Amino acid sequence: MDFDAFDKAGAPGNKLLTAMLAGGDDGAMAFWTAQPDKARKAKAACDPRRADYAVFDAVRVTRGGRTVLADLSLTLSERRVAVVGLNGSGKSSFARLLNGLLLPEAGSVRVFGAETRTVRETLPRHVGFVFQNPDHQAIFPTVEEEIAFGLTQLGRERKAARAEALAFLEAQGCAGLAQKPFLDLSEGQKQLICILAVVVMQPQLLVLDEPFSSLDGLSTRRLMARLEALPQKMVMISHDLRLVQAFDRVLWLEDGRLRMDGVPGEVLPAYLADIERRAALDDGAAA
Ligand SMILES: Nc1ncnc2c1ncn2[C@@H]1O[C@H](COP(=O)(O)OP(=O)(O)OP(=O)(O)O)[C@@H](O)[C@H]1O
Repeated sequence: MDFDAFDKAGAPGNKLLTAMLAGGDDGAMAFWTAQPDKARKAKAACDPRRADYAVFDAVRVTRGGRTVLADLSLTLSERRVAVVGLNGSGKSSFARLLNGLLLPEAGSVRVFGAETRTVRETLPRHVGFVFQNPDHQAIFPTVEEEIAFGLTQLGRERKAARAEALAFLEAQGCAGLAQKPFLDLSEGQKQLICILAVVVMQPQLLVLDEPFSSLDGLSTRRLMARLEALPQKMVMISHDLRLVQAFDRVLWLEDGRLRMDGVPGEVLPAYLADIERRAALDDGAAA
């Protein structure tokens, strides 16, 4: 792929960035195309050394005219934070607030000390976002180009970026995938490459929206082990509660509100008990 095509007045990038700023799901890929020249010049106001990397203050988010997050106030400083909740409870919306893909309608979200609405262009350098669906994230034909693109966003020259991408893939044991078309990868390989494409940029915070949604149990365990070995702080949405048992903190969202917030040993059994209670009510209604 010709990287120039992406730099010419941000041709496809502008369209995607506009979609991202509109807050729609169509803007998912725009994370990767946030106008590199501008991003390089912009003065970053984030302080990635801050221990409290995210501060939500009375946040309300509206999507499609409906309030999907309400009265959310919390501070994140733990290395591994899990977000759980039923479908539609607001988990993805919460994750998107962390890298400025969504902005609150009321209240504020500060990430590494900066309000996200003021650092939207530079935030992706500090917050790597892995989408639930790899096809929403990857935009380049080959694996090597996908990895290299993130490095050009950090200011590397293209040739250097491609060489670095190859070396990185080799170090990750993925040299054999480098020249493969992204679309020819298995779902597990796609998920892995999407995670690596974010990790190569060395963001201080990784936000993962159900990164294992289409993986078998073994691939999930292997990818999780890779993630666990990373030094980055991590916020991960997961429906697989076994994966987050060893996390430092669990946020349980329900109908856009924080139902419970604590250590896995307290929150996960309560969440599971609630699921059982609801299922029993369903069974009772069906009988
Ligand atoms: N682009 C959008 N436009 C309008 N409403 C949206 C949009 N995206 C999400 N919503 C609504 O926001 C609410 C929360 O959605 P969100 O994706 O944050 O939930 P979730 O907990 O991540 O769900 P899931 O577990 O199914 O992925 C849902 O009611 C959903 O219908």
